[in-house]
Amino acid sequence: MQAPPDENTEHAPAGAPSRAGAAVACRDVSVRFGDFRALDGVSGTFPPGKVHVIVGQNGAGKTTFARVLAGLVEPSGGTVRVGEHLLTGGNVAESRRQGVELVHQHFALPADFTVAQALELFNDESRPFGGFSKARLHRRARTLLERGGADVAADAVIGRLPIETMQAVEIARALASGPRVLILDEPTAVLPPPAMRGLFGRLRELAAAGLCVIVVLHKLDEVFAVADTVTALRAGRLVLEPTPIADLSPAELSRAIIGDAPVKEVPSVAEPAPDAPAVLSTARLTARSGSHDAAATDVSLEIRAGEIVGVAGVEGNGQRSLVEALVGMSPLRGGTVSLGGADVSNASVRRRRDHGLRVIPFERNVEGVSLSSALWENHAAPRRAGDGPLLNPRALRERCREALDRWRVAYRSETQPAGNLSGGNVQKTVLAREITGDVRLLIAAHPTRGLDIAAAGDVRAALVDAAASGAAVLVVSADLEEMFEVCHRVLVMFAGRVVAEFDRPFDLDRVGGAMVRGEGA
Ligand SMILES: Nc1ncnc2c1ncn2[C@@H]1O[C@H](COP(=O)(O)OP(=O)(O)OP(=O)(O)O)[C@@H](O)[C@H]1O
Repeated sequence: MQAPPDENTEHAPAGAPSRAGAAVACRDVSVRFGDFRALDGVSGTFPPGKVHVIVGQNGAGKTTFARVLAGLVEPSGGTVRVGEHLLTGGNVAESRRQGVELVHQHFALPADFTVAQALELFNDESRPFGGFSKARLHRRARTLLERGGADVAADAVIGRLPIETMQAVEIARALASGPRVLILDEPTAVLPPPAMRGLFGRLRELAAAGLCVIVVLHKLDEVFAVADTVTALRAGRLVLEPTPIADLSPAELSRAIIGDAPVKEVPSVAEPAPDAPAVLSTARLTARSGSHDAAATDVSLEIRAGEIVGVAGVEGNGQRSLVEALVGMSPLRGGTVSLGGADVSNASVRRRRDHGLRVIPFERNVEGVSLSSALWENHAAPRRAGDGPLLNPRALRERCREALDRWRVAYRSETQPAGNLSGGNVQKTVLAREITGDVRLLIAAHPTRGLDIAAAGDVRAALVDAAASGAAVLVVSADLEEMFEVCHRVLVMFAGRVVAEFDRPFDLDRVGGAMVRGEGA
């Protein structure tokens, strides 16, 4: 399938694949995990030259479906054809040979490799004796990056790249072998809006060049922006076969995704009481910089009980560094933090939690949960004020079940490991644990990322409810419209500093301008 290795021969041209795209045809595909059916008799044909979007609630089976096509999950029944070829199933090498490439929800390139090294990891060409020279690796990487539309140097380190560039490198990696079918699992979950428009443009170009592009998405406006056809799954079953987007209204699509599940109205945001006390205040807080984030510098802010304050900014401008300093995950380099009037500048995370701090972290799979631990253990992990010295496991399990049910988490038993849940449901378990009655300060980083429309509505309503019950809330989000819906004020961070502050009614252009220019004109 590959050209013979030669100094002047590279892989199939990625932007214009040498192989024609192929249709993917599934018949009655089922997947079981134990006695649970993650997919149940799914059929559909996805012709080449189009962008096919797969939608469905958290846990509907979208990722499982993508993984079946990529050979990462073996179906328990049914067939998948790529072009004329019938896949044997559960064989990654075979799927790749047939030209199926998957860009995962969580990026797979090693963070401490350079771009050229990372791309080389997935190079199927046989190496000349003695391997490749660095110059040749870089030359090959540059070709792949150019063809994949990724604007980045071959010697840049993966872990230091902005998220959209990391994704562009992942796509360049997937395109390197000249695939016929390109699958992207929730590619927009991590992207700021301008990068999303670039991604959609790229996907449309690839479809126009003949590829069969299959994309998992959640947000309706994104679906309408990029799809040729839409397919909906619900609880593992096909509820909308591949249907031209032109034949669907937003209401029909929303019904296909969530069925009769109620979408909570976000309550209107009430003004905090005039004499509401400050819950969080910082004075000239200066933090450490993260691996790809500016250090929060000289940040002085105050959030009162009942107030929701948003932190906007292009990713990497200090938001993460600020949150880590507020939570106590990284020590301050200067300034102070106080919580409910108590100075917690040097306090541990645990002590800050005792003051009523709750956190929805940036990386839910790393900082939010232990994927190998049972759901009830994750739920019980942070002890609460009022928990006695001896905790009764049965009571803890019940507390966990109640919280998960309230958040409509799709789980089978509170004893299952968190790692068995779908991505959106992992996020919901963190929300179920952190957004509780005893919260005084809630710090929520991208709280609706990866959530379906019903769950995202639940979260927005819960943020507003938490404030209405007297909590102070800090929201970091790339989704300005979401922030405008729930926040009283929005701060903009640029190069680590708060450079602008806006009140309701918000003006998208002014906030967006401050994010890009670093000044609040
Ligand atoms: N390895 C596994 N073991 C057991 N159950 C699993 C496993 N992988 C997935 N599941 C279950 O299969 C169901 C479908 O999961 P999947 O990840 O495909 O959902 P999804 O539609 O992609 O959801 P999300 O929008 O939250 O990413 C979920 O209920 C999940 O808990």
